[in-house]
Amino acid sequence: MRIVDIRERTFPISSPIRNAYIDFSKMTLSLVAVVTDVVRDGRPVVGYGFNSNGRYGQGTMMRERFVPRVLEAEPTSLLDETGDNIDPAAVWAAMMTNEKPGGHGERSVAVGTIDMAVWDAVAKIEGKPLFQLLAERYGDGEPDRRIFVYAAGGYYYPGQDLGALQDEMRSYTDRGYTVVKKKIGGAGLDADRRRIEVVLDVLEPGQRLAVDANGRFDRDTALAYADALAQYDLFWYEEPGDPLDFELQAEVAAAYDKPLATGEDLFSMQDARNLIRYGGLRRDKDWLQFDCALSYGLVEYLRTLDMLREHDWSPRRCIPHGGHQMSLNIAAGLGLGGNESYPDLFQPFGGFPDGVEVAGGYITMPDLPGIGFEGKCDLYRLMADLAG
Ligand SMILES: O=C([O-])CC(=O)C(=O)O
Ligand SMILES: [Mg+2]
Repeated sequence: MRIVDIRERTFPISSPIRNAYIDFSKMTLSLVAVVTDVVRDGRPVVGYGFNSNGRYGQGTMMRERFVPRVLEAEPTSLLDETGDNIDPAAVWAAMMTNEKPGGHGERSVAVGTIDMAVWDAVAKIEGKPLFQLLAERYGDGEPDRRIFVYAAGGYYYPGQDLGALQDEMRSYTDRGYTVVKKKIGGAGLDADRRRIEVVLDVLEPGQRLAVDANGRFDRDTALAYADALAQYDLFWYEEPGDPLDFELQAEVAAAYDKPLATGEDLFSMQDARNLIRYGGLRRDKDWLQFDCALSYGLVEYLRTLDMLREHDWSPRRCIPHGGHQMSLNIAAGLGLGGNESYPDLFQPFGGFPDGVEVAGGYITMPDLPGIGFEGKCDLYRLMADLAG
């Protein structure tokens, strides 16, 4: 067997929303199809992947470096020991040929997107859901199909008033979510406190709010927010300062004894390790949001999980950023603490297979081969069109 083609196309996922750092008016992503010559149900197996919101399409890097390296590799060098399936780690190594360490930039997004498509193909060739394959290969064999998901939204957008913010949050809890997230840092502290309080007003007992500063704050502002936020029973305070400022993160952790979350903008095992070493995070209460679709894919995420274990961190502390089905599979197969979800944003890419409902803050993974994209009609239409 062999990979016969890798196709990619950039799609808009633009909207008028903004967080504390960027607006999404020109946001795009890359969709990738890895075409194999393996035939299942009379058709060639094709694996699909796309990158998470926030980092734009990666077509140039894919076309110039990563796709040619895979297609030019000796086909058998990309296979596992059975010779009947792709070895994702071998494809990863081919992509990373002649890439220096460090300075990860955004090549990790390009590689992570292709890696997602490779895993989708591998699980489809085995005829299993990816979460099942992961539980068998790397876990205890038994996936946990029930996954905690939270609703991310609460962006700033033109014309929004507090009533609209309350309606948005209520629409998430009406759909079965128990944790909702909103942005902070895009307005002043007083305005943000008002926004937090009106959201807390519409939450019922057992429902919680998380807040996300998107790395906007300097040290003093991060600490001033920590002080103000401590009075609320927040699910977490996310990304207070620059993602690579581990000292700031540690200072916030020392000042704020409630849960923190960060990691979506750390793109390698080594950066994640620096966070664990120097970020002052607490293994019993804080949350890690590394997103494989931005950070060299699942081949690298497996290394990150090994690193966490070496530092006595449980995979349960991971709730990845990004709201995609790849992380749902990793959560179910490898025992993560849950996954992000954007109920109304970044469609048709994010979300769950059709018919999957949130109940009491959890979804249950259906039985679909691969990552499960074929179960989401609007998304699969784009994918099938790319595969041709
Ligand atoms: O607004 C964004 O860039 C997305 C984000 O931080 C999140 O989902 O946590
Ligand atoms: Mg975030």
